Amino acid sequence: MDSLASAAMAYLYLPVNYPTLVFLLPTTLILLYFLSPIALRRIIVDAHGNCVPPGPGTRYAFLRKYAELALYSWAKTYGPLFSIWMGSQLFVVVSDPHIARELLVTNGAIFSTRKKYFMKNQTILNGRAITASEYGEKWRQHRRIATSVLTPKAIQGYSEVLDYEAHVFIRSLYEEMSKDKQFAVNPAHFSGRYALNNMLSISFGTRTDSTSDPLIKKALELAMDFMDLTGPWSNMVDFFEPLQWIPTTTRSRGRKLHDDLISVYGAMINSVRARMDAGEDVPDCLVKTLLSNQDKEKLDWEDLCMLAAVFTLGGVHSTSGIIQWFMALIPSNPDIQAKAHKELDQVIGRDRWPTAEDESNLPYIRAIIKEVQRMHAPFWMATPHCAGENFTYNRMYIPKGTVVVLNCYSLHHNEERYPDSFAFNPDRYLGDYLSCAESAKLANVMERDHWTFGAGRRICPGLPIAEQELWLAISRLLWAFQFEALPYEPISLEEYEGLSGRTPIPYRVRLTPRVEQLRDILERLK
Ligand code: HEM
Repeated sequence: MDSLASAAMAYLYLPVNYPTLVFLLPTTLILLYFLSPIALRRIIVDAHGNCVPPGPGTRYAFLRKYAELALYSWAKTYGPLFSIWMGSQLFVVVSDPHIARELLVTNGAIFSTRKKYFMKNQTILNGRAITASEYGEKWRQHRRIATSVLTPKAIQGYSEVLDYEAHVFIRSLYEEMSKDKQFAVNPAHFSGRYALNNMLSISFGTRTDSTSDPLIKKALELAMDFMDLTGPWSNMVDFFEPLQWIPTTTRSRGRKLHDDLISVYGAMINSVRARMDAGEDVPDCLVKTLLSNQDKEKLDWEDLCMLAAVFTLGGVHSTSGIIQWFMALIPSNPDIQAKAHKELDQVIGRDRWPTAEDESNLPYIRAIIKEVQRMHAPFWMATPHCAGENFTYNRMYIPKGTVVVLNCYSLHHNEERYPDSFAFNPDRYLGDYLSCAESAKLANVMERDHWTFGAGRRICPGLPIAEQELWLAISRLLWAFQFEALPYEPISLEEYEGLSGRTPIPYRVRLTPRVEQLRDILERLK
């Protein structure tokens, strides 16, 4: 021991080690000086001494799969408004309905812009497509044009198309399951085609005739790639600027996706233009509106392509995802299924299936759809907003440029609003007669149904059409079939695919026709 102590003393006091120490100490300090800004959280304080909201002490490079679980746990540790550093970018995460309303709705003029994400907003969308536009004139103009094709009157105009596509959807599932001895299907392709055909009608006044159409495959691939590359914190390149200057596979994927969107959707726009030039009666749709107003609105080619692309693929993946989550959930909830069938038999009977007009008379089916959206929102972090100005909330400072994330996972598991929140329980929505759009406007935010479509001035403009699509698909699926899981093929409700828009891991489900008249109804379709 003595010899150890004297060796240590000798080490410390030996003159030969002094230069080493003189070198090591400043080097360590310099390293710490340069590393701490990329490794440790930075505390920013406003002129009145208010700090940024609390949060983890270290910085992150990215958060990939299941990021919502990290947010859920941080919200429990740091509170309903916490902050997190991702490289050089500060994020503020909102996990409480009152704060969400206060920031995104009441102070919507401040919290409605978007961060210029390198991948999504600069490389892939080039600041366009509504979703990537900064809050301002261009965003207002594009959103106005887009919502002009989504007014209640315009949606009424699509009602026949939506009804028809829901019919094709059920029929294609029926035909597919008839090919399999077990009556088993993987619904992904069918729900994808249903949502895509609806969006193709609304965007281009067209549809695909066959499930094997290469356009379906291409459009679904582009949608998947888009969702994978544009998560709010999936790419390190978004938060470490030097990575943006060097060639990386992520950057190449982003550039390729940009080019693919222009070429695939550009070709479809040109085909609508050719039909219009030839004097054909092109149905009212987004692209017809865009082309008719291109000069007046001063829209360039990329504006047209990106608007049409994101409108279409944004509406496909999300709507199809919710239908897939519904079909994944229902087999493990036989009581809920039986209750839904009872309501359908009592209200609709078996000689016809539900239509858009039946919605208000089928409260339990409506409740199921709302509960699926709560349990399985496709975007757990919505699309992040960004602070356009400095703001202080409840003595917590949110500097201009902070990205504001709506933590839908925590909001949807708020025990005060949704008791036993991890249980699939449609009953919680019985007595809620409002549409999602109406619910989002409620003064009492604790009565709002869910946050699946975002909040404030950027709330999803496609909400009314998505609701209509979900209603027709899910009410008819329930009316037509009995759902069962296959033995030895468990369906995972925890795992999922996609870094932004989530869809279930591929699964198969057994469908058995529940109603004798189904075949006759399906055959009535031309
Ligand atoms: C179930 C289906 C859908 C879900 C869950 C969904 C969800 C969302 C969410 C969470 C946002 C971000 C809102 C925010 O920033 O606060 C959004 C924005 C958007 N959605 Fe949807 N959406 C769906 C369907 C659609 C459809 C069918 C369309 C087109 C008809 C569409 C077009 C858009 C556009 C253009 C934006 C950008 C809005 C903006 O930045 O101002 N979505 N959507």
